Amino acid sequence: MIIVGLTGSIGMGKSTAAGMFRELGVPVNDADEVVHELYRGEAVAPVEAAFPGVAKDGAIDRAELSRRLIAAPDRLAELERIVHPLVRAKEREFIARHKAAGAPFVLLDIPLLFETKAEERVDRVVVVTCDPETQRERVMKRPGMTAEKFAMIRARQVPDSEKRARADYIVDTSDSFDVTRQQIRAIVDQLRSG
Ligand SMILES: CC(C)(COP(=O)(O)OP(=O)(O)OC[C@H]1O[C@@H](n2cnc3c(N)ncnc32)[C@H](O)[C@@H]1O)[C@@H](O)C(=O)NCCC(=O)NCCS
Ligand SMILES: Nc1ncnc2c1ncn2[C@@H]1O[C@H](COP(=O)(O)OP(=O)(O)OP(=O)(O)O)[C@@H](O)[C@H]1O
Repeated sequence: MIIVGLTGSIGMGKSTAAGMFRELGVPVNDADEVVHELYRGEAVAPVEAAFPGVAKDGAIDRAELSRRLIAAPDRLAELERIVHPLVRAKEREFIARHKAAGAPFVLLDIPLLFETKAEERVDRVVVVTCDPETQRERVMKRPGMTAEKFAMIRARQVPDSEKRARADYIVDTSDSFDVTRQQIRAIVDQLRSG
């Protein structure tokens, strides 16, 4: 089974691209989604222990956690040390499950693929990109997004140009959804034909 990693900087269209792979029948494991699930389950206790007061009604309040991190950006690494091993464990379960089911390939949507050396765990890398103006526009439109939060996240991410240089396949989302979908179909066809 081929393991394909999907990555891209914030707002580049990675989640949209992942959804298009899913529509074509590709099993997708979304690391951000896994984090959000963990914040309603296994990660609640350890994160609350490190950041007292961020749990509300048995789940981590991500807006509150974000505020704490913006006030103390160096603590993001500490949060990652708690969360990333739990994310890895979920990823291993996902791979084992689809391998057993005989899937020809799976897609791991990993925002920090290069940053966390997840590159070593995948056979191919797909990088989702768009022009920087489109990126800023998309990101700043999101509810709860601030220039500080955007800057904090960007500072932690490998630059888009470097990601593109390290990709096996590039999906450019600056154009329409249809153009994006065509690029993804071409990648899936190539992967299915081995
Ligand atoms: C900071 C938190 C609370 C913000 O939550 P919020 O719901 O507002 O945003 P969301 O999780 O949807 O992330 C928004 C964007 O930022 C990116 N991002 C999130 N965490 C990080 C990080 N540590 N480094 C770089 N980019 C990150 C995401 O991939 C996504 O593209 C949350 O992202 C978090 O707990 N991050 C730490 C866990 C982590 O490293 N996740 C990355 C994937 S494993
Ligand atoms: N051709 C396109 N391909 C992908 N996304 C597009 C396209 N045109 C517009 N968009 C829009 O761009 C926005 C950003 O996309 P998306 O949420 O997939 O980004 P992301 O890279 O997953 O972001 P994050 O890293 O923050 O999770 C969405 O609102 C999406 O609808």
